[in-house]
Amino acid sequence: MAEGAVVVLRNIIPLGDGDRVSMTPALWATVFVAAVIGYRIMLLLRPGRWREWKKFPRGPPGRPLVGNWDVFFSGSPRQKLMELAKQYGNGDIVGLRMGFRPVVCVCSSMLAKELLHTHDKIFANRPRYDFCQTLFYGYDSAVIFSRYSSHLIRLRKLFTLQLFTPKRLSDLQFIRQEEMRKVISALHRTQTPRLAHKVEKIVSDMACNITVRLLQSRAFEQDKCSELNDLVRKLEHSSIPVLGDFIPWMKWLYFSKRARERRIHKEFEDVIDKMILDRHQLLRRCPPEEVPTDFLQVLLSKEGDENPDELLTIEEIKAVILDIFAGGLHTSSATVEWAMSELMSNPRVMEKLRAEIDNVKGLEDKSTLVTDEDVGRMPYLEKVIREVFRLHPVVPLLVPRLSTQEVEIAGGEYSLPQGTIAYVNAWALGREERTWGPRVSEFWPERFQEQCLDVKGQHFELLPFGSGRRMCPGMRLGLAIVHFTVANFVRFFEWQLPHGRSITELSESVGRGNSPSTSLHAIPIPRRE
Ligand code: HEM
Repeated sequence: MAEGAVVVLRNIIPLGDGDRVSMTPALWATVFVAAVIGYRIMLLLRPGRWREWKKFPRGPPGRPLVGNWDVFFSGSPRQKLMELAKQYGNGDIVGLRMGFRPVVCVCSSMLAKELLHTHDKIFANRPRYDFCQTLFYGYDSAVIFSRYSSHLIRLRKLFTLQLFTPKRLSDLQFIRQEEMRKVISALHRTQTPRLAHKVEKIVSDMACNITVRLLQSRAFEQDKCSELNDLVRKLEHSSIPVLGDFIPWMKWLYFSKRARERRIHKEFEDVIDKMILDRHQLLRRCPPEEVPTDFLQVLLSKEGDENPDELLTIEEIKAVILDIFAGGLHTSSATVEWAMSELMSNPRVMEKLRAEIDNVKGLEDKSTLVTDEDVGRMPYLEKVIREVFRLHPVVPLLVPRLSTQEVEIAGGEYSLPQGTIAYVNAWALGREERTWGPRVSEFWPERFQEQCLDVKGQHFELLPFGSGRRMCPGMRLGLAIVHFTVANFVRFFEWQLPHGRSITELSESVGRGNSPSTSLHAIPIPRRE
């Protein structure tokens, strides 16, 4: 190889007199890069590959080597991708390239259904990114970024059939109620002087307390939840792919990112280890019937399970706990923040919702909380929350999928090669005029009187929790927290903006998450003492 390279170089580069070529490190690097690029181009141009790419959805030309990397790191990828789909794919789809990998983003309900329903099995995998190995517990232990396997199916069943069953969530409703009471009392205490509160922080701390109590039956000591929330934010910021995930020889550039990820992982592991250690000590002290049958106990009972199909290693148990923190905390709090922002900018909707809540709870009853049972009797609240999810899905591009074989979609118009990374733009689905009519950007819950669409993954026009084999397994808990929190915030407080502030136009923060660009600060004025 080296001899050949020298001969080739001799013909291309004037090397001067003499027979000896001194291969400096720079020259070696050039030869190496040229060889890798040449090899990849050969692969792409193989006859089979060419056939696959001929029907690949159209998109903007990519830059050499990095492809369309800039699209995903532009201010608002969800919006950019929607515009590109309109420009190149009839509003349905856009085809891109990241490094050497084919990527598509689907922006219409018709194609979302094809990917997540018709070809769900083919798209049930996740792309393999290096941060899964360092931040999470690898590509095979946990849920969110894991490969689709029998192990993953088992873990997902654990979520839906054992941890988040309707019965368990209903039996444990008292935890949400106690935490909500604490929040209401704390907000009442801050009335003189009247202070503005950061709504997202109140809710994310409350969601953390609820989640921790669901897991281990007791709350963390003070401030620990704020620390955990900060840690989850760091985890979210680091859970992004880098060029090295698409161009393998660039991996070494990211050694400092990997080191930062390992530090974040270690901090999480310390929190989880402490929870497990405390439980082991409790098990040693107390008779088994006195140990709570909470999520942690359900998970730890799998460690020594005699049935090999149920058995989990301690690493896998920790990975599931990390998934619960990573998937559950900020999604619920960001949704509540959007709901409160929309209600405050739409006083008509706020008043109509409050009238419904007062009507269900009665005006005499001044102190009891809105419960899950009450929520079931509030159709307008349901419409308000659906409208929030339509306009502001907090995971706007869902979590990417990876195809395991070549597949044709849109009646054979497009062909996606094996190994295509597929995004579904839930944000764009909520703005499809074909579904929602011309008033797509208006916050108008009444639209759901005519549109019988819900958010549970069966209607591909509205997918805040995804759909199919990889749909969010924490949806029941997420929905319970969002409905319950919004209803009680509206019941107990009038919400005002601090003096001189206004919500003129709600805009999203840049990047791939989705929360308001300016955090909502609001003053809660008690409606009942
Ligand atoms: C409002 C609240 C929530 C929203 C909007 C939300 C949204 C999502 C979305 C869009 C996905 C990707 C689905 C797909 O690829 O099709 C997802 C996956 C996931 N969510 Fe949620 N989520 C919420 C709450 C929760 C909660 C409370 C938990 C757990 C405690 C949770 C745990 C997970 C997990 C483990 C996954 C990965 C599933 C898989 O890859 O198989 N989520 N979520």
